[in-house]
Amino acid sequence: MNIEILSIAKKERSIYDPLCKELSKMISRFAKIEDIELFNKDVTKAHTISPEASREAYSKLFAPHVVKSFNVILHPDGKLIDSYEFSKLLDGKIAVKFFIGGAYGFEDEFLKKGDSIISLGNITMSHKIAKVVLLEQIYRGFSILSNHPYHK
Ligand SMILES: C[S@@+](CC[C@H](N)C(=O)[O-])C[C@H]1O[C@@H](n2cnc3c(N)ncnc32)[C@H](O)[C@@H]1O
Repeated sequence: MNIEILSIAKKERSIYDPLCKELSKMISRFAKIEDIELFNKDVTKAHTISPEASREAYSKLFAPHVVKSFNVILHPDGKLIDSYEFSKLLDGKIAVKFFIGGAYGFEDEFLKKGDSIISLGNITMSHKIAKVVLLEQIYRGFSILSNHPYHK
């Protein structure tokens, strides 16, 4: 199974990198996982214009990646699910992509492209924290599906 995590983020070092690396290593027992960070000059410019322009720039960056896979969008206003429901998102899939938005979230039009729109809780996290939580849930999800004791 292939998992891709796509986020609007500058490719720069972060204090969360070791945590992401460790969780990705744990997940690699179950699936091939790729962390893809997207950012360009259009996003930088759009951030100086408006939230709407920013969301449009994010959609353009994400567009080539919304293909042949089960697409899960992480959104604070999405469906609140527990870890068991989360594990079902992974069950039996060949390819799953998780989309983490930029500072201004997602365009409504982009949200319509998701096969599932999920919330990780009634709080708003930075995209980097959301990625760490997502990675832990992916590992927990695989542990649930394979009855591994980690999830207990
Ligand atoms: C700083 S947040 C964007 C906040 C923006 N005001 C919004 O409403 O989407 C950046 C990204 O982190 C992810 N995120 C943050 N908190 C989340 C939550 N509670 N559930 C799911 N995703 C979350 C989402 O992908 C979001 O687009």
